[in-house]
Amino acid sequence: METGGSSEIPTEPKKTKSKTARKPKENPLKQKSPAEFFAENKNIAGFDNPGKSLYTTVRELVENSLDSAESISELPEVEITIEEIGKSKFNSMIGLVDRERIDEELYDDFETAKAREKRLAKEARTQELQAKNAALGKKVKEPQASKGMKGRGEASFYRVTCKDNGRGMPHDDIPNMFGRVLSGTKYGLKQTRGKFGLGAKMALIWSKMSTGLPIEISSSMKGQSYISFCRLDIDIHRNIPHIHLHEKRDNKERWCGAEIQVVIEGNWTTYRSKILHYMRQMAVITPYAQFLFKFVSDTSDKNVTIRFARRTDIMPPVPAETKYHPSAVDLLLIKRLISETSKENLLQFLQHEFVNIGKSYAERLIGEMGPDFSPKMAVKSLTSQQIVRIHQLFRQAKFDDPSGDCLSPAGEYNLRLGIIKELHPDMVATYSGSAQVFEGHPFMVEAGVSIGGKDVKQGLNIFRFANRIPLLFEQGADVVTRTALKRINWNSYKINQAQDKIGVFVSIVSTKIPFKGTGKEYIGDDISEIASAVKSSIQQCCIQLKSKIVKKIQARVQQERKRNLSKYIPDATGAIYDVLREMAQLHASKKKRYEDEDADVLRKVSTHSITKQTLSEKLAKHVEQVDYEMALEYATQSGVSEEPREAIYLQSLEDGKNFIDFHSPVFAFRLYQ
Ligand SMILES: Nc1ncnc2c1ncn2[C@@H]1O[C@H](COP(=O)(O)OP(=O)(O)OP(=O)(O)O)[C@@H](O)[C@H]1O
Repeated sequence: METGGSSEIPTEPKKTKSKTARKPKENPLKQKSPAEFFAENKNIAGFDNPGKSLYTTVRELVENSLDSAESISELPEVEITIEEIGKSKFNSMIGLVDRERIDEELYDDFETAKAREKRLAKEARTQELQAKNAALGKKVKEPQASKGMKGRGEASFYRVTCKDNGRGMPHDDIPNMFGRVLSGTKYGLKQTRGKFGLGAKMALIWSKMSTGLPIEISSSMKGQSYISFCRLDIDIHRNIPHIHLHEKRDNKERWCGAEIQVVIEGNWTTYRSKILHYMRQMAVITPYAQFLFKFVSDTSDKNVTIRFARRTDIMPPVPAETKYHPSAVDLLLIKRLISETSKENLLQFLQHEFVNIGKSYAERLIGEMGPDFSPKMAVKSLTSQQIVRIHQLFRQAKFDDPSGDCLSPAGEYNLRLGIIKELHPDMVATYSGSAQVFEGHPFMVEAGVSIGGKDVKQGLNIFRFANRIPLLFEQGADVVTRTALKRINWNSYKINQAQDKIGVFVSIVSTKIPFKGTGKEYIGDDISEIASAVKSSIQQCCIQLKSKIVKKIQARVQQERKRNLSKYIPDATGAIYDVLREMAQLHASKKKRYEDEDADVLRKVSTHSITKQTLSEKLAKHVEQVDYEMALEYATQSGVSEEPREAIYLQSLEDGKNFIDFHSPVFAFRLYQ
């Protein structure tokens, strides 16, 4: 704002002929490497701040370990350790001499003695309140690190180590796997947790940005007599690995797997609960894995050790690599497939490089392409126009949907196991949908809905999983949350959305999960195929629950009726007995005559063989009998016939196996010979 100016409406700005008038500056053309791009935009990969970066580093390493063990059908064993590194230790690690502060006022967190006193008093009050709440069993909010303190505070450093029993990595590939952004082995069409070839490199980029320290990788593959050891960082500008040490070491114990270690800045205090939540939910959706989680600190009272034991040794089938569906390809992809194919002619190419194109269908498609196409023509000789024609036909022609055979859903059994373990509900229903398709990629949705349970809040408690990864952030925008909140009429299933404790578990698997962003935090609500599959899976669970809830309500009504009837027995018998006694007196005094059965009853009243007590007993027995008959009638009418029957599958006894698995959607038995 100008000072001393008038309040008049400003006129056109004067064109000053100043010497300092700026000429629009031409921006020179620059290029950026992918590593530079992600270093500058690390939030899109889940590295928003130190706390979140610690969380994302843990999950990227854990997910790589699980992918790796599962790829060789090994029951995963993953050890994850976060070791807190104090400032002095960190400085000595990097060879920096600790320096005392001299000019205190220079520092951002400087506070006067008075301000410090005030802050400490406030902190003490908060702590006292928290202790009180904890004693009363109320939920205690996690204390926020240095909240009351002015300034950015000291950085905290952590060594994150993740060890697994997976496939390991080929010695020569390790530098590129960890030191070149957008390189990985999971780019094909296969259901894997990893996809982008980014996660481990982001952990390294963050370590380079925050501590300057390299990443260390030890790995050995099955049967290898050596352990590959590699210490490297990344040349951000060139996006290439910068190797410090890469050598083969003795593998006396014939260890097989990988161990990754990285030192980063983080914030355990603020992300502790998220990290533990993530581990717990990962254990829920991966009950066949064993996790050992450790947090190690200098102050041992902060230490945490949690072992998530394996609860089943039945693994979902290993996801299979599949081929593209014709409706899922674009021009670029067709060109790439043509350049990479080993097939010579167009017919073989169509038949073998895509799913759902058989030989005769390929011939029909070629016939439809026009006169300049023939089955025998060399596929590599196709012109750009001809490729466009193929693409156009792919978009218009009818193809069967891809099958879900290549997918590996968690399975209703695992989902149910997880829900029961996590929530201890009163009721649970699970449902596994059949494979569906979105943009040519098969996907499957499984859901579980539970009612009641331990430590479950009232209302909706949503748990989301994608390709068996727990999703903990961006809940509000996710397709599962939106569907559960807005598109399910809970009332119509006799579920009270506000008051019941409802657990909603949804697991989506696909060869391509349409995550929003590379951080894999949520699936948008804009893909109608996925949104409607999520809705119908939740509804299917609700339908199962409704019949259970209705039965419960009916049982309660019946119990209440019995209770009500029983309540009136003393009054009713009292009244009847009084009337009978009066009648008996009239009969005895001959004031009124009663005949036959009536006279017989009145005589029994007079001789006390019918008393108030006997009447009451008879009536109670009758109520009991009526209630039993009604319950029986109800069970024969609805109970048995409504209970869903579930198929059990028997697996063949393959060579080398001495057990047979019985699989049902809700349980599995393993019988040993
Ligand atoms: N623990 C491990 N065991 C075996 N191979 C591993 C391990 N960790 C990483 N790799 C290899 O390194 C590659 C790169 O891993 P990175 O985490 O960068 O990407 P990604 O897992 O492929 O994809 P995303 O970025 O989606 O996680 C992986 O594709 C895998 O081949």
